[in-house]
Amino acid sequence: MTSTSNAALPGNHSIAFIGGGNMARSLVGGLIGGGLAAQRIHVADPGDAVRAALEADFGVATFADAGEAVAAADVWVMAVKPQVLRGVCEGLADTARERVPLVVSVAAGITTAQIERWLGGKAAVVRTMPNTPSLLGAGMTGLYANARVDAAGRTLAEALLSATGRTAWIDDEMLMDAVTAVSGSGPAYVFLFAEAMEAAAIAQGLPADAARLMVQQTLLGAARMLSESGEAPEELRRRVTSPNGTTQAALEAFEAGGLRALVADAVAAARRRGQELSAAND
Ligand SMILES: NC(=O)C1=CN([C@@H]2O[C@H](COP(=O)(O)OP(=O)(O)OC[C@H]3O[C@@H](n4cnc5c(N)ncnc54)[C@H](O)[C@@H]3O)[C@@H](O)[C@H]2O)C=CC1
Ligand SMILES: O=C(O)[C@@H]1CCC=N1
Repeated sequence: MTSTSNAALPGNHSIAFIGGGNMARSLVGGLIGGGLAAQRIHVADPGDAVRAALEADFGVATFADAGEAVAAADVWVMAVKPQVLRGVCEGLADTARERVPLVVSVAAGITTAQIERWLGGKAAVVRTMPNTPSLLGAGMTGLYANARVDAAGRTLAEALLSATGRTAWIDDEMLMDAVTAVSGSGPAYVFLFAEAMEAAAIAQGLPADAARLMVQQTLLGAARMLSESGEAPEELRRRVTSPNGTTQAALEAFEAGGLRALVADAVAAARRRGQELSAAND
């Protein structure tokens, strides 16, 4: 595995996004924030309001029809739900056979072999799994490239996703569902924990606004220590935990409740769901 932070987008490529929802918006915002000219980005989405908002916010050209959006683009970013990706690809297969594009997919569960087949069998496909903190430039994306992707294609895909945060290449595609289960879905696990902590704070009598601020700032501070201190989570935890103190009492309750096994079960369930999405949408 290699991991990087932001890099400029190399070359003079035109990029078409198919699907203009949450993930496309964070990638478009990251690319434009990183200096990419809006004229080099086209977005296809059937939603009138989605298209109007993308045009107003980023100055990109938008299209109701995916075929029009990809007409001048050599990089196609597939940012639709897994359930509609097959239909989208099959609608673009004739174009993909004529002018083989670099395809970058963010769809959970869908394999490079499926996308290659649906596009007519020749496409170079990079399967990626970003997450919503991409919106803030604090995203995490795992990437896997099929055998048709050359070194320039890998560099380009990595630069594209680096516009929204950190990236890590994965060598075994089977592990992409595990990436989805850890960093793709992971922000939701943290938000659930935040909800539970807020509810617990209110149950202990704290005012709701104070409870929210305490939880937000505690998670932010802890996340910054995790990422900036260079120390393992075990060590950071040990330093908060005075012998026989308050933290120890709380941690014993978490361990007694089986928190570690519960997290392992949750991640395994997300991975299984990724595998099911692949089979169900083939
Ligand atoms: N939301 C998340 O945290 C993450 C989502 N993903 C993946 O990103 C993909 C997109 O998810 P979101 O952006 O969250 O969904 P979203 O629902 O916000 O966006 C999907 C967009 O696709 C559009 N669309 C539907 N049919 C279309 C078609 N035929 N042609 C063009 N556009 C079409 C919809 O109008 C919608 O705006 C999914 O495959 C998901 O698995 C990946 C990583 C994280
Ligand atoms: O829940 C999902 O299926 C998508 C993939 C990762 C995050 N959201």
